[in-house]
Amino acid sequence: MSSLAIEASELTKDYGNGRGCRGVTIQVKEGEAFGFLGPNGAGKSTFVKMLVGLIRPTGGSAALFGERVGTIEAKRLIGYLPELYRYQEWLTGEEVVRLHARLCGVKPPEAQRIIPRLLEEVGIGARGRDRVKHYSKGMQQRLGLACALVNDPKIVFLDEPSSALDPLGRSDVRQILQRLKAQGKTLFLNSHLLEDVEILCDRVALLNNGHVLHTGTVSDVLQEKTRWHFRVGGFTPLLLQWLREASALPVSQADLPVPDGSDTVWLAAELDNEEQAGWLNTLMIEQGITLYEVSKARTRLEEWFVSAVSGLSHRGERP
Ligand SMILES: Nc1ncnc2c1ncn2[C@@H]1O[C@H](COP(=O)(O)OP(=O)(O)OP(=O)(O)O)[C@@H](O)[C@H]1O
Repeated sequence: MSSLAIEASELTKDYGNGRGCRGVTIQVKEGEAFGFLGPNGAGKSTFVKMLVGLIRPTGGSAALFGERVGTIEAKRLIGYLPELYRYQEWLTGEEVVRLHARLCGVKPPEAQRIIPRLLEEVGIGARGRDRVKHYSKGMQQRLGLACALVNDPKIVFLDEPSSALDPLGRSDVRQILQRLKAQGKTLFLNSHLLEDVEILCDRVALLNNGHVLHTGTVSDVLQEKTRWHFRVGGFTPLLLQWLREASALPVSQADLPVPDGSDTVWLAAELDNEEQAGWLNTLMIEQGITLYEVSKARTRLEEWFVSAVSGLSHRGERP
């Protein structure tokens, strides 16, 4: 069996309307947690649906642990929590998981043994005998996670796993995913909750308009640029314009609090290195701008995402 959990080569889905997923090539190693990011309509769910065998690619190829996607051998390795989940509301939570266990070929005695533990793990142990129609959306999402794990999958695809959860629920799910990762499971996470991605994932890919724009480790992505803040006095909008042109750096005014009674303002810039910060300081002093405070912060994944997609002409999907 291949040690690559996912090997997608030029994987394409053309829905016939110019939308979908185009030529996506990525590799995910066994045991990795991989974050798949992109604006709404970028093609993330389409890509996952091809990998789990729910829709057929119109081009390219993909395999999970060496098994061609869509085959029963590949499907056996998968756990999947879809973005839009709906469970039989006349069944109890326990019955829904049992049904999924049967569909996955888990033997009844084994199902009997693992289902209470699974329901406990996802946080609905006490309500397992209630009907799904009495579950909140968050509980249904937790139930979906139990269904995704019932066959002890090697790779778990999670499409927005925390979308219905409150902050406490999100933190529970994050812990469950961290445990799965520690057990050596491969995780493929589609999420707009970039804080979770940052905590959980080893690598990310950024998709826009069906294409991969960027792939890298989370630490590389976060180290690409550092956000610097400068609190300055004697500042005018004209000086900001001048500073931008003279430095050729992306300086902007930042909406950060200043001390009471101070007529200072904050400037911000994403910089590649300290030399650029020094260069900005020199230019400011030359223009009579007084520098009161300088700070630098690591870029968060959220800022990286916003700056990577905000300049694109087609964001997410074509109109
Ligand atoms: N069955 C379909 N038929 C035609 N077009 C579709 C179909 N499913 C999705 N699309 C289009 O394909 C593009 C990608 O959709 P997809 O759901 O994969 O995006 P996404 O990145 O998962 O979005 P979101 O973050 O909003 O969930 C969108 O433009 C969408 O409108």
